[in-house]
Amino acid sequence: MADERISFGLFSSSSILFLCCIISSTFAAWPLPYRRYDHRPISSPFCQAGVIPFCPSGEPDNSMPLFNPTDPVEIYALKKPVWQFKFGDLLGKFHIIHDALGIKNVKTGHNYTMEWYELFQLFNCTFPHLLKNDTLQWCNQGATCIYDGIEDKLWHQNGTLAKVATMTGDQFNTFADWVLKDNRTGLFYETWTVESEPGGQMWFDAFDCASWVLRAFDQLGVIGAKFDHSVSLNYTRIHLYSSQPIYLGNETEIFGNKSNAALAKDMINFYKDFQSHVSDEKLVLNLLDALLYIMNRDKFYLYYNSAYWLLPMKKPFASLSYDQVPLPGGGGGEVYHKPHSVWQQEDEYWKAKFGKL
Ligand SMILES: CCCCCCCCCCCCCC(=O)OC[C@@H](O)COP(=O)(O)OC[C@@H](O)CO
Repeated sequence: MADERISFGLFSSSSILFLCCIISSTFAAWPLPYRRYDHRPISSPFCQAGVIPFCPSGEPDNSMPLFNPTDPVEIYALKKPVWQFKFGDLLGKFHIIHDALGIKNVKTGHNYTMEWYELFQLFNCTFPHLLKNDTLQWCNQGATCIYDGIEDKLWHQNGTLAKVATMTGDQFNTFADWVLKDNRTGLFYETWTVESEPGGQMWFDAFDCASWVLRAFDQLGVIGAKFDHSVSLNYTRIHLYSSQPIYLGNETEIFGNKSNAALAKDMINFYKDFQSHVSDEKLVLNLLDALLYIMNRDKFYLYYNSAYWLLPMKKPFASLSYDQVPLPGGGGGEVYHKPHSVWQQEDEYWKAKFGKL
């Protein structure tokens, strides 16, 4: 009797856990909210920048310039093909575009470039490294970089340098506060936008250079920047299409639990086809090769919010888009876009200070 009680106990607890996984992924609020953290972890020494170091001429960590409150300030949208420094306009032809902001203090003449991107390059944020002990190592942090000057030629030659807004120095200083808070909490790059079908239910939203600019524009709108709505801007997304994602667990739950050995093995097999240890020249081909490879897969293991999800892939499997997103406060009257990621404890602050969200 006792054995039956124990076996029943084991059966019931594992089935309850399995049911919880199914229920939680069935009734999750989609798109799954991007997880924010209260501090940035030190990256593994295994992770190396590779092609270019992150933010080589940037302001000191977690610091922002501050302006005189009455200084007039101009905001510019900056766009250029990803990896233009190595491949020129090649990726621009696929509309694979990097986004950034230019800040001009009209009174002092101080200019700054601000951008959010990977600490260790795009491929390292899209796929993990497969280590010798058959575990996976992610090098997927992203961060904000702000540095002196705006290299007009760099952005003009194959991309965009367009004035989009004006604001005061006081408003810029409030924006600077947001930039630092956003940088301390939004830590991990997410390449993929995952949806049920083109234009369908979004399961996971990307968190990349483009989404940072869109979040920044939202906050500049909240703070009171005046946008020029005659400027039309498009943004790159790479999409995966799947049925509802299935939650698999975090690193420890999958790779540290013998009962998940088959799943861990299958994930290793999946990721070993997406290893980027190739020369930089081959990297673009590797990326595009990987994209083509994905087109014929019926499943995809996604890493989101530091946990793994199974995507039951479906046609058209993947696509690239370059769609227009209006600037805040435009499009016929004061229709306001709630900021993409105003986190809870900030709501009251913003409401008190700006009376809206
Ligand atoms: C199979 C997977 C990939 C398929 C093809 C790639 C699709 C990429 C879609 C996302 C767009 C990426 C936009 C972005 O986040 O860019 C950030 C960074 O990769 C840009 O790097 P960069 O070297 O071109 O520019 C950084 C430079 O401005 C730093 O000062």
